[in-house]
Amino acid sequence: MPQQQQETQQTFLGFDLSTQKLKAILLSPDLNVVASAEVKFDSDLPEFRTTGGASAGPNKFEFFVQPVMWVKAMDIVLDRLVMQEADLSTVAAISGSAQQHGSLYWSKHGISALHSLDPDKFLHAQIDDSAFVVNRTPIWMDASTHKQCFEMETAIGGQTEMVQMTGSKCYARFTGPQIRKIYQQRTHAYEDAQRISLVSSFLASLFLGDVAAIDYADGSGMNLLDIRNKTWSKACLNACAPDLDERLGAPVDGFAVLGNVCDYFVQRFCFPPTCKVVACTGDNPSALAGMLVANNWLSVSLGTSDTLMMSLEEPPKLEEGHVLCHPTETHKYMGLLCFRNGSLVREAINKLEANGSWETFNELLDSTPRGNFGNMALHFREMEIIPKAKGTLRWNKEMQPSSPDAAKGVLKFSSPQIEIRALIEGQMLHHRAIAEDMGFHFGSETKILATGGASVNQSILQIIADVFNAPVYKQNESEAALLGAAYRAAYAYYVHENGQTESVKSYRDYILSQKPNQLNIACEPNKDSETIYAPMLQRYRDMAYVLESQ
Ligand SMILES: Nc1ncnc2c1ncn2[C@@H]1O[C@H](COP(=O)(O)OP(=O)(O)O)[C@@H](O)[C@H]1O
Ligand SMILES: O=C(CO)[C@@H](O)[C@H](O)COP(=O)(O)O
Repeated sequence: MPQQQQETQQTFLGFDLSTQKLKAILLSPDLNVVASAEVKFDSDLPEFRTTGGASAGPNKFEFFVQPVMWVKAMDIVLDRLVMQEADLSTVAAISGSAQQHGSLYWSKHGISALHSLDPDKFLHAQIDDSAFVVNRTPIWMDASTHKQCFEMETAIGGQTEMVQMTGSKCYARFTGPQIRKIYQQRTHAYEDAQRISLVSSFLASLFLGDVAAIDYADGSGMNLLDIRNKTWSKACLNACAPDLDERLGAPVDGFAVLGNVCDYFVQRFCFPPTCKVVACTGDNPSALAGMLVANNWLSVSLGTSDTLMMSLEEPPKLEEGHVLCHPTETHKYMGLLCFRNGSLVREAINKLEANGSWETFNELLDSTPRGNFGNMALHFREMEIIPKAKGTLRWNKEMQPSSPDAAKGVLKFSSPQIEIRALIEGQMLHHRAIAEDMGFHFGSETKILATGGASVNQSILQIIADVFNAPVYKQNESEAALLGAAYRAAYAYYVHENGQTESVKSYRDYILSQKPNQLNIACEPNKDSETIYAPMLQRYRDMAYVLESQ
């Protein structure tokens, strides 16, 4: 076949297995979207009875998913791609992104099922409950491991040592403390677990037909990886659970080609047998990869969680927040802040105050002035990550830290529009205050790039622009994590085909040489925004202090 014809037929497939959905995107050789599909867990797979993609566990702060739900979603999303006439015989490489921190515990039977997938059957008929020794697998929303966090930090010499080694102090949702909890509370299951995957490496495993390696960036969300040497830290492994390194396997670079797609996909979906499976990564690192922005940008993802991301030359010493290995630049790092009470809280208030209509929600939001007449609210419905606080607090303009009712605040504001503005301004002031505490300075050069489900909401973006006093941009596609997955597949394939020579372009240069990154301005901050919001940052701190002390 002439080379040009062969090249025009090479497409790249990306997946994003995030909290609420499994999404897929097929990109043409010049990286434009050819087909896309998604499966929403709550509505497409009601038999798993999830709310917002997860279920609450029997004990306080526990959240889980049945892994077979994700397998079933993969069966459906592939069928949906085929129904759109996506030609999967052209896929040169696949990669994926997934919600971070969740862990899956493979049984012996599960691994042999992976090795011998029968193309006549659905995946979920083969990778079923018996493929895992833990059927209610903990995900990032789980905040039940404070005891294990304390034990791990103590064992390696303290919180500072943990930050220095892994980029984060121990967080309850991080995989290391979660594995330790399984080891302590379900010792037999831990002993029977042949391998442990992150959600991202589980995704790669399905395509590989074998347990896939964990990549450095997502591995940084475990409190187990030495982020400078990019190896598992022996001290952290020992502090977590016995014989853990053999269960995790060696971590790999995010552009690692793990192998060819397994025969199941060749037979059932006509993938070429040479199709490469590239390491999958976490959804936040993948979003940074999909955004392709320079250092002075703050990336904001409004998915189920709200996250802030930035590229870092060196890992700063942080008390809070996370430093991860950079997903696309070998010697760099990424900073990450994750806020638990994001879209699900906005959705709940939308239901209460605007009958679930985003249009009404925005009309109400836009009908109130910046600063909301001094009314402000914090809605930490679930235990927030930073600060570790739970509860709802509403303050009107009279309320001061010394007020007799400051701890209780007011029960309700006088109108839906005030409620809605108080929620969104409170959320964004919270995010800005924590980012500043982490050392991020918002100057005249700062620009924000927004992505994720809620980034389609112009009124919310305007409040972000005003609170951060920076212009907010969007890409043409609103799902940077998904885009990043397919871009990473394309780049890894390019490097694989061209060898690691000096003439090989960097990730960013390669992707931009194929397709310009179109950034569209969504909102400019209003001129008076800093005068209004700078004093409200202190008010946020006073309110957060009240919730933290309760
Ligand atoms: N118009 C909108 N305004 C605000 N939020 C929205 C809007 N449309 C969708 N969302 C929010 O987007 C969230 C899902 O975002 P998404 O990025 O798909 O999540 P995830 O990747 O975590 O599964 C939903 O919880 C929903 O509240
Ligand atoms: O815990 C984190 C990051 O540390 C979360 O951001 C998860 O990675 C879930 O992502 P979304 O589904 O909200 O995008």
